[in-house]
Amino acid sequence: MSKITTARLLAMKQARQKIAMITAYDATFATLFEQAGVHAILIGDSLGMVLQGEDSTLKVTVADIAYHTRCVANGSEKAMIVADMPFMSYSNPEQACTSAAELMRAGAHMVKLEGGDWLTETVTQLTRQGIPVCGHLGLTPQSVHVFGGFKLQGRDTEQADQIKRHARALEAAGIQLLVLECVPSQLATDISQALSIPVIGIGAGPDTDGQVLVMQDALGLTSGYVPKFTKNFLADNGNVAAAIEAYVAEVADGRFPGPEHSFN
Ligand SMILES: Nc1nc(=O)c2c([nH]1)NC[C@@H]1CN(c3ccc(C(=O)N[C@@H](CCC(=O)O)C(=O)O)cc3)CN21
Ligand SMILES: CC(C)C(=O)C(=O)O
Ligand SMILES: [Mg+2]
Repeated sequence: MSKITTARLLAMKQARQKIAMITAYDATFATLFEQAGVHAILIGDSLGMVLQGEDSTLKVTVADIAYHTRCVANGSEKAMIVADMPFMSYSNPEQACTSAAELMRAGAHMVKLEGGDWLTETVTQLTRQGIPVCGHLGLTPQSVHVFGGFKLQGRDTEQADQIKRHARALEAAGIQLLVLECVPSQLATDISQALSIPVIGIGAGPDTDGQVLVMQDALGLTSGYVPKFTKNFLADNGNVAAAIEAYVAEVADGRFPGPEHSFN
């Protein structure tokens, strides 16, 4: 398979082929995951929790993400590599450009930002400088202390409409991909249909253009509380490669996520 570009992901949405994304933080897993067929690899700031053992993503730095992006990029030939911009590394357009530059130099193809229409100027600046941007709406874990926990977002009509408005504003500003986390399935369906760009869901039901999972959750390695939207693909699949092939296949044919992984 040739290199996966933003144009390819857009073509997949248009052809109703589901996009499978997963986090990875090192070369070994990056190689294995793309050989298993994942289209995009996210160097998530979830690494603050799953690698560093913190109880939120807030302590993660640009240097942390850059280090793991370099590790992933060295193990990857074809997947789209998306790097999370950490908490407070994009508080204005100039800081965002400096932070994103470090991640692109580390090997990212795209950077991901959490937040809504207040980021439109930042998205425009990054895009103008040649940096593709992925948005992230719904449960944005960097705002955990505003939300008062990792909670479902967009439950009432007013909140849902606000998320829709943010999604449209970010698309108009130039994002080429959007992650929607922990929102009711119907809201995710509406946004996926309303936008031309691909929407990748996590805890957002079956109708988005693709899915993303934290690799430790997909392999059943996460201890303590595991979010409802995750599934252990290793349990029935013998080895890591087969588990991730099953994840890609179940995303492709719509078996994952099921109602037990989604919010009404
Ligand atoms: N291992 C892991 N998996 C993740 O998906 C993940 C991380 N870490 N770290 C960064 C963020 C934090 N995330 C989380 C963490 C917890 C919930 C959670 O407990 N959700 C409840 C929803 C509760 C409600 O109904 O409001 C759930 O039951 O899934 C959701 C997202 C997603 N990200
Ligand atoms: C859960 C995904 C979307 C993420 O942002 C991360 O892994 O940090
Ligand atoms: Mg993240």
